[in-house]
Amino acid sequence: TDGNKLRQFPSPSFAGLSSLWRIYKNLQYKHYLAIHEAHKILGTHVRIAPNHLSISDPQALQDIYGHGANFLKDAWYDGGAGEYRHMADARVKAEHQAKRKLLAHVFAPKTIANLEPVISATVARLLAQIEKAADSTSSINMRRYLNYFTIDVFSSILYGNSLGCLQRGNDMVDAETKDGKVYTIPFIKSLHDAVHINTVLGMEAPLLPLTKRLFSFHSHKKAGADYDNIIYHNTVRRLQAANTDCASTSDVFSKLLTNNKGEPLGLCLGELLAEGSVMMNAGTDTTAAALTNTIYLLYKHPYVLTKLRQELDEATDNTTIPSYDSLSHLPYLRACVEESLRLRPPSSMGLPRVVPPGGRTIAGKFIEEGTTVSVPTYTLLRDPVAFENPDEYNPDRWINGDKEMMARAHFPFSTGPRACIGRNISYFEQLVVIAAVVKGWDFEFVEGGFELETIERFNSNPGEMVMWVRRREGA
Ligand code: HEM
Repeated sequence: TDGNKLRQFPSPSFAGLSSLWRIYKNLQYKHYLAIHEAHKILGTHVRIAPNHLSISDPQALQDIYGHGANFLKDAWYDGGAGEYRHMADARVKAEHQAKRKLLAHVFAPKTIANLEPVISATVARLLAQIEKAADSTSSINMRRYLNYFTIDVFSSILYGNSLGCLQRGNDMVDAETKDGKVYTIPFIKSLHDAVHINTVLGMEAPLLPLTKRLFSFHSHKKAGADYDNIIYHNTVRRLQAANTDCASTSDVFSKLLTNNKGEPLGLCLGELLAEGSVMMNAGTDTTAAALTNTIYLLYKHPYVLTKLRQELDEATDNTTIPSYDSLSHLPYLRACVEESLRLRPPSSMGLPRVVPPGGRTIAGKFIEEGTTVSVPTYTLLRDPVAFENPDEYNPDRWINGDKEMMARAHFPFSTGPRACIGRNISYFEQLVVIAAVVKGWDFEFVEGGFELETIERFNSNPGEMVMWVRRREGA
């Protein structure tokens, strides 16, 4: 094809010849690391597939993702797209804007204060399970329980009905086929398997019409159907509730049914399913990773933990679940969370965009139209110029460091018109959970010298994290 235009740029191994290099790295769950190593050796502009340039430079963030840049999402997003597009995989600008406008106000900082009761009640259920583990001196897999937490929170926010994972202590939830057969299936594995195969197949997007059919019998595609059936079940139930008038009018789903004047929006079932699907995905998996990573880093760094506890003990009273208001202005708590998002970004993979007609200069180099470009999130978040000793977990850098310089390279939620719509909710969840857990509980990794694994499918999912827990002395 026209891949020759990228010949001037260096590439690792055979990446310039075939996307099989990326696909292979992704199948090993370590795509982000392979790209990171490549940038270390080859510099800022690296060709990671025949028509894909990865650019690790703060300027490239604005050039590619910034407001006004007008780079559209790449065909990679077709890999996971169903019959109807949702907010995250809509590639046409006008279509995306219409979807985003529908929900933007729901996720604004002002409105999310309304979510406090749901979030607090779910934190209480999380703490009850931690307490149970402490009392019975059994270990607890915090990675799983933090994921149950985000699933319960988001199903409550979206459907007005918690999927109840925390109370059951598992993620077995109801799914439903289009002909009404209800069955039970694990939420997390269904989502992870589906995301992984879609990520891989999207990396050779021109072949999607073929590979989507070829792999339709693959177990991971079946998992995708299970995940869709979970969404279908909850959507149908929620619609039934709407018809009998006993539904909540404050959940996010209600905002997809009517506008603020109560007039129907007329979305069809396929569109309701698509938006529910992306929210139960993006709204649960990333925040679960962020929470797990932060708990891991805090209990790995006793000095940081002690300092955070000092701040929390001074600023909050002895209620078990601190209010968001009492936490939102605490600089060190926020720094601990920010530094975790930097060091172990839940979304590490460069997000692919297409260079618009006419070509563009990106971070000082002219790139021809039609080229796929991305900024490697993991790599830029470890930029040694922006972040001194970038491999260190050092929350203090967010207090004493060069904030302006760091802000130019810090983008765990992406940036510009396609940046994360859920970041305020996510910070809300993270601050309250981290504060409540750290205040009350001492943890110890069951395995000596434990290192938390990163398993990158699309998101960077943390591996299992099994811990002993005791009530904190004096708490
Ligand atoms: C720590 C937690 C989170 C991280 C690190 C994160 C990260 C991201 C990133 C990097 C993007 C850009 C994706 C792309 O360009 O393809 C994104 C988009 C998105 N996120 Fe999040 N996210 C988080 C939490 C959430 C939550 C709680 C929600 C719940 C609603 C959410 C919903 C979305 C949606 C709908 C988009 C697509 C936005 C658009 O294209 O307009 N995310 N997120």
